[in-house]
Amino acid sequence: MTQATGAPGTIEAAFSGRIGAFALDAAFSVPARGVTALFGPSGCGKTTVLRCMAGLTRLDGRCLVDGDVWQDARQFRPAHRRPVGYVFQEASLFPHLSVRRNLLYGAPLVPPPRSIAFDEVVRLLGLAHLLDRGPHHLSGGERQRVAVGRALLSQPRLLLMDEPLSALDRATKDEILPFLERLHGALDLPVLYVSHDMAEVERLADRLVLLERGRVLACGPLAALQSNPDLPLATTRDAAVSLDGIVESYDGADGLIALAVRGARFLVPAPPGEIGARRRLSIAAGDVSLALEMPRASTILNVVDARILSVTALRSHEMTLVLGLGADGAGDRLLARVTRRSFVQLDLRVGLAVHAQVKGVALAAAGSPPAGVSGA
Ligand SMILES: Nc1ncnc2c1ncn2[C@@H]1O[C@H](COP(=O)(O)OP(=O)(O)OP(=O)(O)O)[C@@H](O)[C@H]1O
Repeated sequence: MTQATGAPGTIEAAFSGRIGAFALDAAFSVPARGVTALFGPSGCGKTTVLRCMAGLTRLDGRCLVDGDVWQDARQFRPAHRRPVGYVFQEASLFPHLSVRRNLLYGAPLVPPPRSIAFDEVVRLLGLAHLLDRGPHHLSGGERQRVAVGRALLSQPRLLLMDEPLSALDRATKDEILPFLERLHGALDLPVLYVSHDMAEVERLADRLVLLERGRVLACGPLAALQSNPDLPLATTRDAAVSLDGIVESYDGADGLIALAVRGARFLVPAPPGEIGARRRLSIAAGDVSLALEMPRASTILNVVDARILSVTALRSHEMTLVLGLGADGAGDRLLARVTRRSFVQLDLRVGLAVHAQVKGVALAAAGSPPAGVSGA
């Protein structure tokens, strides 16, 4: 178990105990900034951990947020005294109050220093044109945006989001995700985000706490866990790795941006990107094939140098390879899925320099919210 020290700048949590037949024994320590996703299969304990953090469920353990003790062996701060914003699966807005009054419900009368301003929340979540409406006249996505806004205006020091998009259909999720991405960029507020949807996690999260059957399997930066062959993420059928890159150039004629990651440069179909802006790529293991010689003529745009760092047999006919980008293999990690036959025929092995042909490269994050609803 991680030893809690209560260091400023970190969130340290360790909870153990039983709820009915379920046993939780989960400990993790993450920076008190950015978005940390609690990820794992249904029933692994994600919501229980979040409820323990909020003080809504009481199990033995510790909870220290940015140097502040919320729970340890001697004390347990009750839920109403913990500065958390909690966003649930279903937005539970007050039906008789307007959006404006829902947003302000729970906001402190005297905002603390460095508080999140009403106008800022309205702008970030695109709520300006909805302020005088009642919740019955909102779409599911709009209701959830109001719920997020209300949580932010309670001036939390930690935002807890429990599958906030899971009750929404795909199109509505896609509509709301850019707003959440924008919040992440604009606000200096740590977020613990529960999800079992990796596509959502790839768009929003900086790091992962990976849970399985009430225990923490691993905790760390998203890409590091995705590319760790000892963890289940790397061996699922749709295994993929997220890479954070910097926009180097934009080719308007072909609609491609050049994105530099550690050890490689990828051309990605994307709208114009500001030079120097950060963008996240997602590359599926199944979209990466290997060649020992540089292909001379191919429709594949992205062929990058890499080295094989590890090899894991997956099923009887398939292998998962972890690649290090760059001629020396010291750059970012990538996963490649190859057949056992090709693996043997090419005599692939750890340490070998290869050319990784990447068939599908997509931006994990779309960037800006839909036009016309910015609320500006
Ligand atoms: N009040 C309760 N009484 C008994 N068992 C409970 C209670 N609350 C949760 N559990 C059990 O604890 C386990 C963990 O539940 P939890 O909701 O934390 O999982 P989860 O990972 O968030 O799942 P999901 O992704 O499906 O929401 C489950 O097996 C659940 O049935």
